Amino acid sequence: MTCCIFVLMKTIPFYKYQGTGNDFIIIDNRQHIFDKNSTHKIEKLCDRKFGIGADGLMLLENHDQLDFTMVYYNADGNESTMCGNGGRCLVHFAQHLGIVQDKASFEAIDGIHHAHLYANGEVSLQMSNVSSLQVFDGHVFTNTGSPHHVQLTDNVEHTDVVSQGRHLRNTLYGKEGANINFVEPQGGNLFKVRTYERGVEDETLSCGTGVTAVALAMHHTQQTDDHQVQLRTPGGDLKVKYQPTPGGYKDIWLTGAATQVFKGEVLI
Ligand SMILES: N[C@@H](CCC[C@H](N)C(=O)O)C(=O)O
Repeated sequence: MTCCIFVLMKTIPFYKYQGTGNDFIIIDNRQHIFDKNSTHKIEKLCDRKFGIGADGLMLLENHDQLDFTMVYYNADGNESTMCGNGGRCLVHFAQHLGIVQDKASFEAIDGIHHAHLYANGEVSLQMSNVSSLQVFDGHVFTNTGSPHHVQLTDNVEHTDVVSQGRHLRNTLYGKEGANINFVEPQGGNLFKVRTYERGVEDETLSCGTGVTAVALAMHHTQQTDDHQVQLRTPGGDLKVKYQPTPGGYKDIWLTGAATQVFKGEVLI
């Protein structure tokens, strides 16, 4: 007896975005065109050889009261915690779809976010309040929507971000992991940052929740007195401003460029 197995394939539209070199596949999922339960499919779409290639994939979905809902997956295919650069790109995409104009409000996994869009292509995203920063010998740990380890280094360009980041992510943070940021103060309120991202399991060119964690950690440990700092990543510059509270920070805004790179259709 012969038996046939039919695998139904279809094409869906997608957009490719980047925010300071942190790159994402974005899908308009308001009509539920995307099967959210296929970790393997998402991993394959993000694969730089077998798919489109990206650090993560995001879905824009409907929301009852706000402009939209953000759903974020890391390149390994797993849904993860907040992505700051992704959030900025998704706001830009919402403007492209005509859902928002110069401001937006949306819900992500860590709560409600507000954003402003500027004519120069930059997006400012309000990040979740931070209620605690833990200072250890040689590093700070905090959660800016995603968990971050912040470590000072004398020479960030010569730091082996992948092997040191991978080692710290696995030995200090176990299965759940954390993102590992290496920072070198440049004087004034400028800091150079490189990040090893969990879920990508590699260095990315920039990480929005990461530079936010770095800015707060640098202020918390008196590396700067300013309430606004500039973060220089391999993918470009970001700004973070914030207001200190007892033990934490509020009114935290992440600002930088968000760019649509191309759009296409993919077989899934
Ligand atoms: N690149 C992101 C962070 C994405 C989530 C992270 N990989 C995690 O799983 O914690 C950003 O811009 O914040």
